[in-house]
Amino acid sequence: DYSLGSRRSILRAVNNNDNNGDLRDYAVDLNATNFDAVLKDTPATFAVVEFFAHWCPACMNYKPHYEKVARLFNGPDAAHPGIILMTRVDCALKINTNLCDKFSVGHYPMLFWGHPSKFVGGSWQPNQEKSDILTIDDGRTADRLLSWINKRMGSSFNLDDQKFENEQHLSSNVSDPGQIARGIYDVEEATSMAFDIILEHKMIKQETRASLLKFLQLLVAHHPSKRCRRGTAELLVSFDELYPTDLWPADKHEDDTIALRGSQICGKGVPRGYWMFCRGSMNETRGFSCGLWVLLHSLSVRIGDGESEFAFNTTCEFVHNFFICEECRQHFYKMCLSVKSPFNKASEFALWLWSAHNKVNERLRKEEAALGTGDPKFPKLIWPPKQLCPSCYADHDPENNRIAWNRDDVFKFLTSYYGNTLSSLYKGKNVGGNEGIEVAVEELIASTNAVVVPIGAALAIAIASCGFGALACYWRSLQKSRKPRRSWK
Ligand SMILES: Cc1cc2nc3c(=O)[nH]c(=O)nc-3n(C[C@H](O)[C@H](O)[C@H](O)COP(=O)(O)OP(=O)(O)OC[C@H]3O[C@@H](n4cnc5c(N)ncnc54)[C@H](O)[C@@H]3O)c2cc1C
Repeated sequence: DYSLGSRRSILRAVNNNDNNGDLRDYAVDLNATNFDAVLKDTPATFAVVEFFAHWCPACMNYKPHYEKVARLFNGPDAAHPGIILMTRVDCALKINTNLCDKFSVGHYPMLFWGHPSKFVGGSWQPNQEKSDILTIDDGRTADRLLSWINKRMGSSFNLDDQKFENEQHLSSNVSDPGQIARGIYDVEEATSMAFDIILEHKMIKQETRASLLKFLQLLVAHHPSKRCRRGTAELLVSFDELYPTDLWPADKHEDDTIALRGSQICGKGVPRGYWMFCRGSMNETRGFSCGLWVLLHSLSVRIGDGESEFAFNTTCEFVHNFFICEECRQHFYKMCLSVKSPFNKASEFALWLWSAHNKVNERLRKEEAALGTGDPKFPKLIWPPKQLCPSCYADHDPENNRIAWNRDDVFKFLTSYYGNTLSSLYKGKNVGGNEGIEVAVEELIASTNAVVVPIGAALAIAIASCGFGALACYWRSLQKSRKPRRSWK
């Protein structure tokens, strides 16, 4: 379970750390039962698979070299997360014999490179003319392995890279619509973190319970990730038992097991501890708040006309009750209250959200310019920029910064960007539809510190992700003084 997984990770971290430095295992151990599922599920663009045998002395000597490279790419503290998944398979285990045979493993260690999906159900033969999977022929030391990778990718990763340094690989090309495809992982991350924060801060109270239930309903029906839909549905089904109306407030939440059951809302491997589309080029920028915007936009383009008013109210209430950035929720609340007539069409709500987000962007653009707090690689802009959607602009007077929007085209663009494009990388189905395998994957992920972070760490990331300056981000303690909740209409 989650707490066990976290404890195991901590124990492993303690046990594996000696005074000689960081000897944690970063590479993900794969075996025949989880190989396909993990490689299918990873957000990474490339994978390295090391086939080895635990008894082989050369492999033991090689392990620190491989780990030195793996720590750059795997896990929440990685300098370059989500790009390459570094894995290993122990061919000395009987269970892996067929798998190792399929890849014609003739010596140990043997390293392969490819897109993760190419390994799924894949194989490799020595004399194959064309293969999507390559052998890494020169990876004998950490330096040489990283040089091989750099040559292959045209990158300049360095063994000394630390988190948030050397971010030149980070693409902030706003005119590339394909970037949002990586946002699917951030939508899962943001959903899971939002619920961790809600539980950690004991935010489910008599007066907020109904708004959480409504938001859960919205997620069950329209979350772009199937595993988040399933997780929220499970939480919704047991909600009355987990948070009964007659047991308030704190004593119920002191029970860890109850709180933790809700936190795996998008599966045990999430939150992963890093961001893909929403990754900033420095610490304390982007992250959670970016992920939350992407989630809200992705919901807004998935609802039907008849749900538009419900979605609007639910979103307003959710931000008001559960977004722990005081300045954000107050500004958003004001924008919600300024809406005078009910929404009748899905497009009206999606366009309202888009316009509200642009108002925030406009305000923050000035603040960030004055205070120098913005992420230099991701400056705030009125969105979508012309390069992303030329037809959205009916008229543009850059001198006075006035834009006449073609709202029909903006809605079409939002629908395609946060609809199909966002979901295009999504691999939400089980491999072979096998629940058993999925459970094994979740167990594996929970038991390796390569991809999972405990609640405390998730919270630290949430705090670090309040990328709008410490002063702007008040925590829940300040909300004691807030006005009583109002209904929106
Ligand atoms: C509801 C809410 C209210 C907030 N209010 C405040 C506030 O009052 N003060 C404050 O300091 N911070 C506020 N924030 C945080 C702030 O808006 C940013 O999320 C944060 O600064 C990170 O910015 P970012 O560069 O990652 O882009 P974000 O603004 O987070 O946007 C994420 C992504 O959404 C896309 N996008 C940008 N604009 C739009 C748009 N108009 N419509 C659709 N998609 C768009 C872009 O691809 C962008 O990269 C708020 C966040 C949320 C979720």
